[in-house]
Amino acid sequence: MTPAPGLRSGLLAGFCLLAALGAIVAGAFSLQAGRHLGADYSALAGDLVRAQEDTAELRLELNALRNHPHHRWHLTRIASLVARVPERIGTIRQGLSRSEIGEARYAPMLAELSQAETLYQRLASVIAAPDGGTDMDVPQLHRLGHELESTLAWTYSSLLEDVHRAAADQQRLMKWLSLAVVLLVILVLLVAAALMLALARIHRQWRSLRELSVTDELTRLANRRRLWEVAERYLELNRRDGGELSLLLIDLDHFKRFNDRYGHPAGDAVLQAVAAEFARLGRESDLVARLGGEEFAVLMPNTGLEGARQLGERLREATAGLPLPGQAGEQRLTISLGLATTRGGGDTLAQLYSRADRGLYRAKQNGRNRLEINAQA
Ligand SMILES: Nc1nc2c(ncn2[C@@H]2O[C@H](COP(=O)(O)OP(=O)(O)OP(=O)(O)O)[C@@H](O)[C@H]2O)c(=O)[nH]1
Repeated sequence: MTPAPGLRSGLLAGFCLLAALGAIVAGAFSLQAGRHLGADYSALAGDLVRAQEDTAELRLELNALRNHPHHRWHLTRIASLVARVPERIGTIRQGLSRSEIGEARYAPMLAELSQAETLYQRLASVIAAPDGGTDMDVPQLHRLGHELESTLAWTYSSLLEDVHRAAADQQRLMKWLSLAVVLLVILVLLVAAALMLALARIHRQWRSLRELSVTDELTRLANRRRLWEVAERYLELNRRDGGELSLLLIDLDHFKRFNDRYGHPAGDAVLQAVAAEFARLGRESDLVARLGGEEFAVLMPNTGLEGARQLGERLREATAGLPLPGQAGEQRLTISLGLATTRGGGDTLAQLYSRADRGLYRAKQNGRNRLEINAQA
């Protein structure tokens, strides 16, 4: 079971993606909210203002007609302004029904508008006198005109007030909603960040546990399990690329004497010193492991018999000259080594190991402090 590669960068990328999405959602929402608000009420308010302008003009024209009854163009202008009334009322009714203002709020104004429509019809019939206006009942026109104008003026200004109030209410509401969305997005991001941190932490712990499970506690070298895993991988690779793999098994000579003479802790210190020396002399690509007790191994990928033998000899000579720590300082230590090589993954790991082990056995039999080779069977 190997950890997913780049999990941490994956988590970071995931968080950045979430943050970007959150920012886009919050921004889009605020923009939409603002736009929606402006569009709905500004259209209705515009209609009301235009209608108010007509009403104001109607009042002026009615007054002008009173002062100059012979100026017929006032009559024409009044007729044209009155003719616009139904269309204005219709547009405003539509705007109101599309808006978010509750119907109960503008119901009294609708009643006033209906009354205005009745007045309009009566006024329109006065204006549409059959003989070009000479027979027109002008006092009636004045009375109805002013009544219509004042009804409309009151209704439009009440409606405009309502629209402004509703727009302000909605703006306030949308502000709060936008704030809530932004807070929610921040909260989600914080939760996501906390989750990711927790995951990264678990991943780190998992990795250090895994590292511990394949590390030798005393020497910090790889342990037998790690050697096995790595060797299996190399053999698999060699089956494809035909490369070579060498294995050195190393056993300290007469190590029991160190323990017996200087005690177990001193023996431990010797094991650590030897392990450090092996690690120092091996190449970057070599895997130095402690198999247990006073047994070590070096796994050498892409290394043939001769290269591996040279490293083995270097280790042997270096160990023989290694100053030992503590009370064992006066003593010298030697090692015995067994070497086996395989090409193209031709051996199983057990076969490779067994051949190296036979080499080690021979080295012990032949007097120790030596390296014996067991070439490919
Ligand atoms: N200090 C210490 N000693 C250990 C450890 N593991 C194994 N040993 C000792 O290593 C010694 C191995 O002894 P033997 O198997 O008789 O081998 P040897 O004395 O090295 O003799 P040859 O291998 O035949 O040369 C024993 O005394 C074990 O107690 C360890 O972790 N620390």
